[in-house]
Amino acid sequence: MSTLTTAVAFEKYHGTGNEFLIVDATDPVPDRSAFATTHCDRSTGVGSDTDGQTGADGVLFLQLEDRFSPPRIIMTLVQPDGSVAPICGNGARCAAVWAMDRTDADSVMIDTQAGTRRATRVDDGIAVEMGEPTFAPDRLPLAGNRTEPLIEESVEGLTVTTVNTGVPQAVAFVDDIESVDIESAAPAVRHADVFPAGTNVTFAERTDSRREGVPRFRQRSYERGIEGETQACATGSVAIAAAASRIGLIESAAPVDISLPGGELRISATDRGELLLTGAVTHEFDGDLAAEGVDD
Ligand SMILES: N[C@H](CCC[C@H](N)C(=O)O)C(=O)O
Repeated sequence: MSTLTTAVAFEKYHGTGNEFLIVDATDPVPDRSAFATTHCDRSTGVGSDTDGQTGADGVLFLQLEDRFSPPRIIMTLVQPDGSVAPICGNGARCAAVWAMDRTDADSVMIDTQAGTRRATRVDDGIAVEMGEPTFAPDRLPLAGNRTEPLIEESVEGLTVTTVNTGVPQAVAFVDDIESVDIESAAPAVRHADVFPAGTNVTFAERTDSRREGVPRFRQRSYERGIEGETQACATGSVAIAAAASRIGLIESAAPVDISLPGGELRISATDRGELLLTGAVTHEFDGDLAAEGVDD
């Protein structure tokens, strides 16, 4: 039986190794979950001869509203398991470059399910205002009628501090991040009963500073919706800074430098005290995909 397929244009980007297919939200994709699951698959998804990678960490459906100044983007991130993530720090930087290339603007507003974020072009990439991290149990969310934040508590044998940086993050500070067996340690925490919406799990090791007076952490993250380790998770980087400051490891959540498998991120503070996340964006390649999320 032959299947009629509609081609949809995509552009592949990554932010510190966190890879996304960007699709214009006005293009007709009937089932976004099926589309993301098919094309993000790491063995059978979209491939390229240039970057050697198959698949992606999610699809960013972006709707550009360029009648506003600064231009706005409505961003929906559909993950490889078909779920929608409220926000993504690395994805927001990629979305910003996609919109800036179409509008000549150096600043855009990104409307996400976790709120609106401003992104600005800076010397070393894109800086995104990441909102106010919260430890509040109802915002994380945490199960039951819990009134106390979950700070340095054991969950499934791992001591974590939980914070919502637009998405839930459970942060574990460890002495040696290389020796963490993330595929064994993270899934039980990611699915623990105390997190009714699940959580991302981020590991952090304090390490030598590269800039005087700026604390630095190495990071590895296991992401909900991908159900595996990614090269970078920027909401996890913000979570490390917020959690480290909350438990007194560092004086303040900014400035902080973060080294990830996929590159470097910097956290600074805006004049208004909001955390600002800065990092690079790479446009990898473009192509067409079956809108129906089927390969044949
Ligand atoms: N990679 C993203 C976070 C995605 C979060 C998502 N995995 C979820 O909460 O379900 C980042 O750079 O911030």
